[in-house]
Amino acid sequence: MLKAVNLTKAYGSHTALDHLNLEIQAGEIYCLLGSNGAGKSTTINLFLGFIPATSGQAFIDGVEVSVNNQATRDMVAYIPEIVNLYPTLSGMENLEFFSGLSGFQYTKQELGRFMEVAGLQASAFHKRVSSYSKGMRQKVGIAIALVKKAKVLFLDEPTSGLDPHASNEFSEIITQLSLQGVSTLMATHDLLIAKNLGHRIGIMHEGKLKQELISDEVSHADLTRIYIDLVKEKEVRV
Ligand SMILES: Nc1ncnc2c1ncn2[C@@H]1O[C@H](COP(=O)(O)OP(=O)(O)OP(=O)(O)O)[C@@H](O)[C@H]1O
Repeated sequence: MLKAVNLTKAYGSHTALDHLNLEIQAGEIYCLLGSNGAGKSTTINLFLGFIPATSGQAFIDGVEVSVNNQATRDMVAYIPEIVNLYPTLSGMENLEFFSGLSGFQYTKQELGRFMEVAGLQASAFHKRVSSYSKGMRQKVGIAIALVKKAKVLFLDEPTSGLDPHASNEFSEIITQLSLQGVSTLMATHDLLIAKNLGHRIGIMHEGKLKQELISDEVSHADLTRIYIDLVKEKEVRV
């Protein structure tokens, strides 16, 4: 569903992403770990077509992002740390607006059903987004992904700053979507979420994908050790 072939992004002499090769299957949840500046957001931005690659290719469901960015954007949804919504509109009005932008028309009842699946309480549907918590905004973000029938979710640090309950609820929804065949690429600093939610984990460092792990095959303690050892390489060299 997602494929990167020698995907590279350079800013002048600085290589933010260095020959990334990655494949993510339908329904797979892949978590990218890495310290600040490792290249996680760059990877997501390249798949979204927000920035052009210096070399290499990114594909979504076989379509090359740089060749047909409209087609690839139609297949995906992006949920950043803070979901960007219109604060003076209600959650429902935002959902209605974004589903219209994606070319889908739904009844209010259908939109309400998407909100429920995304985990938003019905009592919040018609409240202004300016009064929403971060977790509630993310639920609207998920509802937007549902209305556009996204095949792929890109999540950039979605659980940072969420309380444990909200973070757990978020993980459950992503797991449900994965069971329906939705692929997820998630950048996170949270090793526990990566271990518990991800099927596979990629550890990045200084623009390179250094190691890939299968979550079920690694304990949280081992993951922590492997991660720290990789990140420490930098300190030893400096
Ligand atoms: N527009 C830009 N111009 C120059 N350098 C950039 C630009 N965007 C990102 N970079 C650099 O690319 C590298 C990778 O950044 P990126 O945002 O992908 O890291 P990250 O792993 O997502 O980090 P974080 O965990 O802090 O979000 C960093 O060194 C960053 O400074």
